[in-house]
Amino acid sequence: MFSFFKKKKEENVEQTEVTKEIETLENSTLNDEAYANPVEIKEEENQNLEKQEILEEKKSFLSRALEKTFASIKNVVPQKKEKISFDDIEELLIEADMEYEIIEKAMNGLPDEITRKQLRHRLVMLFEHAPKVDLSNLPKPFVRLIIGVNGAGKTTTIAKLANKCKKEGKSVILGAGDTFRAAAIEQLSTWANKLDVPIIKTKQGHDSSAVAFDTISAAIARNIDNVIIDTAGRLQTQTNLNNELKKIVKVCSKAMNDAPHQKLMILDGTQGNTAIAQAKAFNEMIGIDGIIVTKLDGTAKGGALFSISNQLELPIFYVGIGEKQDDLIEFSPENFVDSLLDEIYTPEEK
Ligand SMILES: Nc1nc2c(ncn2[C@@H]2O[C@H](COP(=O)(O)OP(=O)(O)OP(=O)(O)O)[C@@H](O)[C@H]2O)c(=O)[nH]1
Repeated sequence: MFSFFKKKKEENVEQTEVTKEIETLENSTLNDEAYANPVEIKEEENQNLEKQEILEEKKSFLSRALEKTFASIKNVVPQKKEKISFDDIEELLIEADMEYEIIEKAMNGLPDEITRKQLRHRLVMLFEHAPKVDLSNLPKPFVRLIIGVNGAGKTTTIAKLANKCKKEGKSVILGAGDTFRAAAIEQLSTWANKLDVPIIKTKQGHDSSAVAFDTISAAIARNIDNVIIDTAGRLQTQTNLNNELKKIVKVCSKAMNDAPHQKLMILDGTQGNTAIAQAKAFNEMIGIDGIIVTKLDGTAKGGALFSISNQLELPIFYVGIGEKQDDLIEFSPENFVDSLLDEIYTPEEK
């Protein structure tokens, strides 16, 4: 009996010591955290959470914009699966308007039943020929020249880019370089008004390279961060207009060394693969630095983005997903491929 009490007492002592040890440990962890500055840790956690939320938001925007493309691929694979047959993948990529040549390239050597991981790797690889663009340390002003065929969405995209600059706290000035049509000058002026950004313009029929020169000069004089210059819509076959384009590029470099820093081609996403021929011709003519694909929301041809980037070996910087100023999202091959795969594959086990 006595020894029983003794044992109980010993156990209690042991327990108390363990408890003490835990308490000390807990305190020391707390202290460590205190040294590591809990406020900073919390901030870091919040930032990570914010980044994750932004990523999810971008993905959901993209998914909404790709609804028509998804509808057509779901005709082929109505149910989400863990593995999908080679033939079904091939068919759904054709449905999404990916060029057959690119499909063959992407699928070469894949097994009869394809996992999400296998397909993801191949699809992301299709974007890898495009050069990576470093957007840190941009020159001031950073000059972008916007080109494309009639109605591709140049003016609307300029407004979206200007809006994005403003949201990032950067100043921007627009150049109404489409002097071919009075309506184009008006349309860009209306956007400039709405967004409350300055614009340099001239009368219809006047020299558009002069507008480009004046816009860059104004930006330098006013210490403005960004210049975005509109140009008239043109076909790759219109020699006169294309000579004018070459002149605009040359005159930009007279206003500022190395300008334009980016010659951006606006491609109408609803045209799918036909847009590639246009971009190729313009690329040979003046050298294109990147692509913006518009009207992704209005097409089932989202798969053309694979061919556009792969064939042109150019980066897609943004995609337009509507007519409003906020309807522009940065393009990420990974997000794009994941959005597509989310529609047809069951979630991967972690
Ligand atoms: N749904 C949708 N419509 C768009 C998008 N981008 C542009 N548009 C619409 O496409 C039409 C043509 O756009 P604009 O910006 O005028 O095209 P543009 O290339 O400047 O045309 P031109 O001045 O004639 O050469 C307009 O009705 C725009 O609202 C987009 O991402 N999604």
